[in-house]
Amino acid sequence: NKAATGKGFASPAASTVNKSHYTDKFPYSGSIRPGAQSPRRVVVHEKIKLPDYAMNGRPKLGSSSQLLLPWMIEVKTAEEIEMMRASGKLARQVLDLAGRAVEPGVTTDQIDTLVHEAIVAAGAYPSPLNYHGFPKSCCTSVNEVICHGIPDDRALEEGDILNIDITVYLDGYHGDCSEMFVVGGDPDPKARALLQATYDCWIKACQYVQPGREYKEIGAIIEDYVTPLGLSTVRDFCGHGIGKVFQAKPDILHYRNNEPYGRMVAGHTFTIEPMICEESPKVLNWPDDWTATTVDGGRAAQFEHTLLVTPEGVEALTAKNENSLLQFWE
Ligand SMILES: O=C(NO)c1ccnc2c1ccn2Cc1ccccc1
Ligand SMILES: [Co+2]
Ligand SMILES: [Co+2]
Ligand SMILES: [Co+2]
Repeated sequence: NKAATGKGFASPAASTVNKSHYTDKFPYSGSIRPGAQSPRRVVVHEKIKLPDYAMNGRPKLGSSSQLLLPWMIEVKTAEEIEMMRASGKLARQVLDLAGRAVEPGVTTDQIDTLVHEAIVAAGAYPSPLNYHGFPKSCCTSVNEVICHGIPDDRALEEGDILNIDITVYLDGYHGDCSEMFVVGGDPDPKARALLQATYDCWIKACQYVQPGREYKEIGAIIEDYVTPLGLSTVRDFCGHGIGKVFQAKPDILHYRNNEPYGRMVAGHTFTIEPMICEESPKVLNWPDDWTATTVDGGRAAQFEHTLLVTPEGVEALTAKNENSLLQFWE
C-alpha cells in the first residue's frame, strides 16, 4: 500500500476531544504506543542483489524500464514471470515462518529479526528496509494500527490481532504479501467478524482478476462487500503494481472509484491489499512518520497477495503452500 493522498493526521476539533489518553500531546487513538526499536540493520552480503534505494533510501523515480510512460502498465515476459514466482514463493515462506512465531510475550522486534535473517539467508533483501528510510525489515500492525507498524519492543498480548507484511527482493524482483494472526488464537466475536469480512472481500477481489477486466472495479467489489456489514475501507493507501520496483502502476484502490487504469492484461503483476476498519476508515499518522492508525481506536485488518494476470485468469504468486497453516476464516 502507499499513500494515495497527502499525509498529515486528523486533528479533531479541540472542543470535543477527550484528552485522557493523550501522552506527550499526541492524540493516540487507542492503547498502542510507539515502542523502542533495536538498532537498524544494513545488508552487506556481497551475494545479495540490493534494490536501488538500499543505501540512500530513495527509489529511482518512474517505472522499472524508463520506456514506460506513467500510465502504462508493464507486461512481464515469461522469464520475468518465473522470477516473480520465485519472489512470491519466498515471501510466502517467510510470512508463514513469522506467523508460526506469533504468541503472547513475543515482541514484534523478535519477529522482525526472524524475518530479516530468513530473507538474508535465502539470498534476498527485505524490501521495506530503508525504503523511503523505513527502519525495519517487515511491518507489524497491531489492533488499531492500519499498516506500516514498526517492529519494536512491545510484547504481543492475548487477543491482539496482528498483520505481518512481508516483501522480499530476490534477484531483482519483489514479492509482497501479508496476513492476519490472532495472538493466543481465540478472537473476540467482533474481531472474528472483522477478520472474516476482510478475508472474504479480499478473496472476492482476487477472484475477479482476469484479462480484459477493469482495474477500477476492484474497489467497488471491496467497498460493496464490507459496507453492508457496518465496516469501512481505508482510502489513503492502495495496492500497487510490482516487479523490478516495489511500487509501480497501477494504483489499486480499495474503494469505489473511477481510476483510469484501464484493463488487465496477461503478464501484469500487482497487489490487492484492502485495509478494513471496525469504525472510521480515517487515518491518524503518528509522529514517527510511518505508523498509520485509525482515528478512533477501532481495529483494522489487512490481507495481501501479489497477483499475476494469466491468460485463463489469475495466479496468486504468494499463495499458501502445502506447509502453510490454515486459519479459522479459510
Ligand atoms: O506495499 C507495501 N506493503 O504492502 C508497502 C508499500 C510502500 N512502502 C512500504 C510498504 C510496506 C512498508 N513500506 C515502507 C514505507 C514507506 C513509506 C511510508 C510508509 C512505509
Ligand atoms: Co504492497
Ligand atoms: Co502493505
Ligand atoms: Co505488503
